[in-house]
Amino acid sequence: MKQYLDMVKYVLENGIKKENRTGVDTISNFAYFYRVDLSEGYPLLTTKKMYFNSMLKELFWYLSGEEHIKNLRKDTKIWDAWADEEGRLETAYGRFWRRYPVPETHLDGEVFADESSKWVTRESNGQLVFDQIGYVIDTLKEMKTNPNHKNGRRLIVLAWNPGNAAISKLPPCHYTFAFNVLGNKLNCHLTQRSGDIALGIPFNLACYSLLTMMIAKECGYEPGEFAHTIIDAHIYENHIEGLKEQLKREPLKLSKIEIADKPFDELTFDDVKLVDYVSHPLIKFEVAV
Ligand SMILES: Nc1nc(=O)c2c([nH]1)NC[C@@H]1CN(c3ccc(C(=O)N[C@@H](CCC(=O)O)C(=O)O)cc3)CN21
Ligand SMILES: O=c1ccn([C@H]2C[C@H](O)[C@@H](COP(=O)(O)O)O2)c(=O)[nH]1
Repeated sequence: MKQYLDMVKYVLENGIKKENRTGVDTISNFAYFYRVDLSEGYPLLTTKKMYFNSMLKELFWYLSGEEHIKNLRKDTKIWDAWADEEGRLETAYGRFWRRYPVPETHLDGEVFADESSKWVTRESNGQLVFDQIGYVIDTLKEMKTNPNHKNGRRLIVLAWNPGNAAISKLPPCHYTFAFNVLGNKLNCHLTQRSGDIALGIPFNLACYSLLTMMIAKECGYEPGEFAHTIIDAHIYENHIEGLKEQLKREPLKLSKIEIADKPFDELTFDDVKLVDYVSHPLIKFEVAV
């Protein structure tokens, strides 16, 4: 994928050396932006072998809304370093995507959805929570018959919760995304505060592109573009050689995705098939914890 290789090249050439909490220094760039057209194929990197199955398990873990990795860690180790022995995490994307806490005490005049909303439920511990994915999907469906829907430019999912993020071991990196409809195309923009170009970004790109395709199918749109802003886009110093090796490789034809004909919330791992994926060999990168 040209856009990815351009980013690698740009950050290697223009990035500034920076220290960070991990002890492995990075070359960092401020606010990198790229976009890919999903009608050209599925943007799974071909210049190294990608672990599509790990990424797919991770996406279904987000969609499950689980706040822990007790199930995810049976299938992939990619989140193990940030959880405790019981699989508990201080922050989990899916918990906020699907079960964002809703306050029950309001200031005068302020509004919050309550249990009468179709996206709000009360959990067994008494907490009211909001399903942001459900809200986006239902609104996108309503927009098919009402293009002037009042929430048409408010299709936002937020994984950031300040009271959690300020003290968490690992607050969300890809912390908010927005959907946008143009014609019959569904576009998605992801904002990421911090992006590990060798390891995290290829997963994030593949994950959100697939999510956009799944939501487009569910709601009756064609997949449009995936656009990605990465605020601190960085290359860890011990990833430079592997990325330079990738730059020497010619990108191959993009793969495709087939999604089973099922309602979105019934889709599982086996319902998503990666078709015609060919890639250059694996490049091993060590993850900075
Ligand atoms: N430094 C750092 N980079 C990240 O990308 C990252 C974090 N930390 N912390 C939280 C999550 C975990 N993520 C990860 C963690 C590991 C891999 C990884 O090791 N990928 C390998 C092998 C994948 C596998 O074994 O399935 C790869 O080659 O892609 C990828 C994403 C993304 N995030
Ligand atoms: O989905 C993800 C999750 C994490 N990352 C990377 C970005 C950074 O290299 C680390 C997080 O460290 P912070 O000090 O909290 O920024 O993980 C990613 O690229 N994608």
